[in-house]
Amino acid sequence: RKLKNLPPGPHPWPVIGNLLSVLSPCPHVDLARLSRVHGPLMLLKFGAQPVIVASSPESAEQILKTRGSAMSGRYIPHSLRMRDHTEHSVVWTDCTENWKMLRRIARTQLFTTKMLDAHIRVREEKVAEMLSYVAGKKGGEAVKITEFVFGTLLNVLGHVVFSRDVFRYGERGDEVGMQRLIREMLYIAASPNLADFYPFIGGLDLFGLNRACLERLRDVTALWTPVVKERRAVNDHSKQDFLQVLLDNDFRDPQINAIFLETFGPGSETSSTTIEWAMAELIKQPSKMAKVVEELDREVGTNPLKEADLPRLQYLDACIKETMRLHPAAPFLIPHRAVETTPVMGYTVPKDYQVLVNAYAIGRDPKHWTDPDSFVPERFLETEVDYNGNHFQFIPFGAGRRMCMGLPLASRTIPLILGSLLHSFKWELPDGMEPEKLEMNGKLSLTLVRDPPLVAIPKLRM
Ligand code: HEM
Repeated sequence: RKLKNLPPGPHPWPVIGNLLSVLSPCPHVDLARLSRVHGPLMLLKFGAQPVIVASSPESAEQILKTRGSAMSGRYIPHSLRMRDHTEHSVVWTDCTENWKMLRRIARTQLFTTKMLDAHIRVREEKVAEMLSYVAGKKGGEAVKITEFVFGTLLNVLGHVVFSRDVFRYGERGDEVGMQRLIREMLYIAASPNLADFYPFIGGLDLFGLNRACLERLRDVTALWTPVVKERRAVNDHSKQDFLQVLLDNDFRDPQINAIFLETFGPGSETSSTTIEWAMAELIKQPSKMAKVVEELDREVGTNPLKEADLPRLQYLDACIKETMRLHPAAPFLIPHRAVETTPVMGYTVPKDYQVLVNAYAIGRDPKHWTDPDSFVPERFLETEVDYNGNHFQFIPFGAGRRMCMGLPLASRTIPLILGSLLHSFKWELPDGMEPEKLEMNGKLSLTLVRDPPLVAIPKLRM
């Protein structure tokens, strides 16, 4: 280690290395704890795979910005190594010419204000449908928040992508269609895979995880193939959606499939889990809930919440930021990889080492946040700190060249859905549970989800 000037880290055991630290349900918490002993830049071994972990705003800035180009590769989990897909992927390729072209199109044509504004009305309609679904529940019936929020997000994304719904209320969300396929893919991709720990067995797909992902990919692609075919055939240019932009730019089917999957996949689960955590935090603290509801009543009155109202809802915005600080949907961002050997904070990070940035540890770093483990939305009313990638103590969307592409959409849909659920309903816990008894346990699947999921009883307010 001394010879190569590698970062410090816990002693790796023979064969398993430091695997025990990552096989727990909350590796982000375990690695945050280890970083207090070994420092903000650590080296661990997940089996035979060396992994660098950055756990402070300073080390994150080095990885994502100062040395951003050298650290911009991706480590692709073996279960997701699907040749036809990864070749056209934005999420999983290194910063190739193709990736640059896709990001440019996303920035200049897909996630633009004009494109997002074109769908305001339809987003508001999708949220209204969600509210009527919840209002239609029998009095006193408890609902699982993610089930219908995830479906609503898929419909919002469905309209942005190809102007169609992809989810029907009333179907059990975890059993049908795109919701099931995307969830299963995320679940399989997040399952511990020996091939990631011992790369020399990678090609064998011993537990069939790669095959299982490929099957889901084929099934989910089949859901939109007829829509793409029909649009190509009619040659109708009236629609303002991603599909039209991609067809106008001569994209081929495999490229379209990759972009659709990487809109529905990262776009739904991350936003849905953020809304669920925010509701749980607010239900647990009735005084904060009262403040956010008071703001909604004052600014929106008895009308349905509109996107145009959002800039006035500063406390709601602060609640969402505080939720993302405490429960970042992607606590390790998406795994990076060093594409060349690079000096970082006085150490050497060798080429091809996997690099994780622990956004969870950073959001709770006591050097940068007072009372870091408490839910205090007020702190975001008094600071300029934002999730735009310029403040490394708060990076739920990442920062630098691989920063989240969907932020402009997420920053509209999350407050619209959360605000509407809080404005229209009063939420109570089942079986008369006291709010302060609500547990705030999470587990890391591909995203940081609540465990168990939040179940609550809606009571109509207006
Ligand atoms: C709460 C909502 C969301 C959160 C917290 C989130 C978070 C993130 C994070 C942490 C990254 C990786 C940054 C890195 O590795 O350096 C990322 C990348 C990405 N996100 Fe999001 N995201 C959200 C919503 C969305 C939405 C709505 C979409 C699309 C509709 C989206 C599409 C993407 C894509 C395509 C990438 C890959 C970018 C690249 O590798 O170049 N995300 N997101």
